[in-house]
Amino acid sequence: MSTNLGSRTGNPPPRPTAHVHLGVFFQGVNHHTVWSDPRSGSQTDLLSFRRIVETAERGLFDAFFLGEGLRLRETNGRLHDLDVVGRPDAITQLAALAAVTTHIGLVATQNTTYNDPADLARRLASLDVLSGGRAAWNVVTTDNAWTGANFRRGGYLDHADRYTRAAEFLTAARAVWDSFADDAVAPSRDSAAWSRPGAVAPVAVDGRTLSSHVTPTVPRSPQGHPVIFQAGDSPTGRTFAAENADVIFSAHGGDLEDALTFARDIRRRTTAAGRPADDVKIFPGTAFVLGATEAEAQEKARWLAHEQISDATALSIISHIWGEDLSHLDPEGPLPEHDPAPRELARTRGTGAGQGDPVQLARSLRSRADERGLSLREVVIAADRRQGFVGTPDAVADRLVEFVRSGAVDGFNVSPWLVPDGLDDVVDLLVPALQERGAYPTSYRGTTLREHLGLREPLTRRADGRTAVGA
Ligand SMILES: Cc1cc2nc3c(=O)[nH]c(=O)nc-3n(C[C@H](O)[C@H](O)[C@H](O)COP(=O)(O)O)c2cc1C
Repeated sequence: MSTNLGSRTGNPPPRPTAHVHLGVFFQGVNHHTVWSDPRSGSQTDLLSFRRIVETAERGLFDAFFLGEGLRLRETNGRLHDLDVVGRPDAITQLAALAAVTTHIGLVATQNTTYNDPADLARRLASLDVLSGGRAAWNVVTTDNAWTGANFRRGGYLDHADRYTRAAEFLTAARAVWDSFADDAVAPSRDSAAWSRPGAVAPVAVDGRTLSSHVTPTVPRSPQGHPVIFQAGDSPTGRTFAAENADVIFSAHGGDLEDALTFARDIRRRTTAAGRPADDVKIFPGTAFVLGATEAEAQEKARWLAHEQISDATALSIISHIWGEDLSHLDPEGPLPEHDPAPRELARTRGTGAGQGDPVQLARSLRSRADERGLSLREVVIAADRRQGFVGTPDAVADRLVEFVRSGAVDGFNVSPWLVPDGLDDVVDLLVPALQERGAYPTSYRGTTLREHLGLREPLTRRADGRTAVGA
């Protein structure tokens, strides 16, 4: 199997040395983070996250990244048993973590469908200034009316309009961030001086989906703008990332061929948008399960998968796919014999454990269960496993370096499924293994997130003539 991206595409050849970038990622509402362990503490206790962000910073991670889930998941009116209730707002939580860290980047997922650009641009700029230039915004459009029902304006748009609004929203936010005069950068964290307003230009953005006239209030941070991440995998979503993002957060990090295909596609779209091919950094989500031996790592992965899928969660997932209340079934028994009603399953509605055609999904689960003699719960566990790289620190380090050297990814967003110690072995064992391979730094190279990621200046502030997003 060739993994040489360059020779196939005419892009630069694989990198002889590589820096494997790492970030921590916590999903929004989900059942994969194991909170049921008594050691996990509470999801509303800052200490649970403080411990993990401090571990990540000790391990020289680039970023601590929070997903967004604005509604608890339910199937037939029943909330999911393993979802945590009361997960705090990301920007608020990251502002608190900014006070106990000095280098690590702080990434907040925020959607463009239900927010307002003047308000969100101000809150993100505030996090950026208060953290000394460490903030990033993961731009999402959020793909379901079910979340939209939370919002007064009932603001669920169709797919194309969500991306039109996202582009107009980002244009407005960037205009707000750019509107302070160049000398009106916020004073540094250690500086005792206050800064005078200087020149501020009011911003007017009149688009198809929004009209915004704003006089900004927060000056620029040392990194210019918050870094822009993007998550959305459709062709429109990928083009939006190629035109606008510094980093794309993808779901293409499990299989090297798939990751390479994705990388080629993003590089092609980025070049078509008039940007250098490597201007968008690619960070898939993943997880690591490490053990002293391969067998120990596999055993730990099996244990973890069982912790992530309780009997009730397995039945919620099956009820979601079949579109009917199947909570009376025996989790140790077989799957239902009948097919679900044909319809379309959305990614983030309900369980998130299946999208697309439920009939196909049900049939593939049934044939997997029949082939391997699996019960209902066991087949859900097998289909839902999200363990990423499983093995010894040396074996996993070799794989990560292969992904980065081949040009498939720039780094990984790692979900530590166990709180608060799920990152300890990554930092104590995997990071040194990467350092031994010359693929990981031994200190932070700067103080801002833009510097950690090796990014150029914000798109709208470049001297190469780009003044408008998407131009
Ligand atoms: C890797 C990844 C992570 C995502 N994380 C979130 C999230 O935390 N919150 C959210 O509301 N949507 C999230 N989304 C969904 C996107 O907002 C988007 O609505 C969805 O992917 C549909 O757009 P698409 O058709 O372009 O993929 C994520 C999508 C991807 C691919």
